[in-house]
Amino acid sequence: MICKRGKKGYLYLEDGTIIEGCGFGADKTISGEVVFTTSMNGYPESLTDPSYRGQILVITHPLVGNYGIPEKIRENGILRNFESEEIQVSGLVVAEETDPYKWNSSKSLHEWLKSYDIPAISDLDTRSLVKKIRTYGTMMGIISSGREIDDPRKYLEKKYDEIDFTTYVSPKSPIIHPGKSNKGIIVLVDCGIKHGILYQLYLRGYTIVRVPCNFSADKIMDYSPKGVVYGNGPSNPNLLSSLIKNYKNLMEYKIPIMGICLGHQITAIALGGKVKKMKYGHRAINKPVVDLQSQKCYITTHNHGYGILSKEDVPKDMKVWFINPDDGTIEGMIHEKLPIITTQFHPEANPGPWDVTWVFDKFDQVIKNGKP
Ligand SMILES: NC(=O)CC[C@H](N)C(=O)O
Repeated sequence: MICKRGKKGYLYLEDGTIIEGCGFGADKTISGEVVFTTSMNGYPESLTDPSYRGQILVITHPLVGNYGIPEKIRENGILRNFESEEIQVSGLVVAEETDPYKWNSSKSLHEWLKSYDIPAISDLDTRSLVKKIRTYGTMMGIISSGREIDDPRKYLEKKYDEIDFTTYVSPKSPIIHPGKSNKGIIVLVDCGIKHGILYQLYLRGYTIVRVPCNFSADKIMDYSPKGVVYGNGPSNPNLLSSLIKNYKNLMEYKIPIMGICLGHQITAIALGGKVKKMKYGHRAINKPVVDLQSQKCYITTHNHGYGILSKEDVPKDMKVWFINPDDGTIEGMIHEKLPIITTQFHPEANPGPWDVTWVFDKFDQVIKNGKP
């Protein structure tokens, strides 16, 4: 095989499979949970989504890199074309890595990965790899770009499910994004949030205070917020016991809460529901969800490996709001009495489509009315 960057690359799976391809990005060997996304575009946003911490991402779309990587664009300190400041995936796997042809590309995917020390491999059969993951479930793996290794097991770290990755992506102290109007404060519990969430809250006029993942309920309430948003983030939600404890304490204040992705899962656990590991998760920008109130189907962005998998696992005080019609996963909930709403999918919808950003307007209403 002739490799464009003059180096080979390897993916070793937990079950002993060795896949050879070409290396690009950084020369490095690292372990991670191997997951796949069926998104056909939006790789700058996906690769910077902090919920991908600790994971090796396989993109099923065959050509990746065509439109390169743009310069960062910001509004009020909020990134508009990336989901966080840096690349978050541990490694990247694509069928074909291409050079960019686009007016606003400032660098190639290869150069960008290299600048963040992230290894990647290309020129392998991603279809058979994804079939394997779909058949046997998500596995741990090791990606090695530019180097062959004798004993891959040496590099295998703890299982993804056993590590709290939020400590790597949550801010150490509060960060404030002043609002456009004096509509009040929303506290955003930041366990690795996507900037798209910040932007949707900013568009609705709120001042946003991003607080560390382990911030206590009392400290959150010191800001006298109008509402609290629990955002997305990496890790097995069942590990995050202090976050769950703080959530329970916050509920005592009966403050409006919106849970997104990890926030939806934390809401479920705090209220006595069950969140379990999925076989291979939902990662895409074209997943359907049905709103059970209107019976409308929306196309949405997802990135989750855990979920509320059946109605029996929904907490008794919550009613189901959205479901995924493909596999029945619970995709959103509304509290029967308290002002709490959640979605498992991403209503900020980055990289898109924006069909469900109205969920933020719904939260605005919940704040105004003080009830769900
Ligand atoms: N995007 C997220 O918030 C992901 C939540 C959780 N880490 C999961 O994989 O299910």
